[in-house]
Amino acid sequence: MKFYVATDHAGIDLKNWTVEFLKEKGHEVIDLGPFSKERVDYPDYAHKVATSVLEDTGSQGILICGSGIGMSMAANRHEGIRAALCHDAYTAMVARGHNDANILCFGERIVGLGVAESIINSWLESGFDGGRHCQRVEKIEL
Ligand SMILES: O=C(CO)[C@H](O)[C@H](O)[C@H](O)COP(=O)(O)O
Repeated sequence: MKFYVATDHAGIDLKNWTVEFLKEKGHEVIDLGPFSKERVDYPDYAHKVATSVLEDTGSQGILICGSGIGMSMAANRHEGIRAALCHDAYTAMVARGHNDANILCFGERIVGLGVAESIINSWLESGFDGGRHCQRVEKIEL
């Protein structure tokens, strides 16, 4: 899987860990920054990842900020993006299985490394279930 990953200043440590974790698992990772803890605005990075995912068919995104909320709000303004704020393995599983989510969001101020690992593993192990969920996902777009 190919992942575009970004954060704001509040998620730098978890973003760097996530990039290495995904690479160790054999995934292709494009780190869209930032690369220091200088204060930045999360929508700038959410839009970068959302645009990249939309332009690169089949890729997925991971967005991290303090809470994950601002990133998910900004990314979801893009038609075709289904960004899911997941703070446990179950929500990551249903985000992929039921909602065909293409961007995973979480917050460094909320989850520790152990929970982040279980969220990412659950996301990687889950695929869209299709069936009854297809028409519901189609109805998300206005
Ligand atoms: O968007 C957010 C909250 O919905 C993120 O958690 C940001 O990282 C957070 O707002 C940044 O806050 P800071 O006080 O400027 O570090």
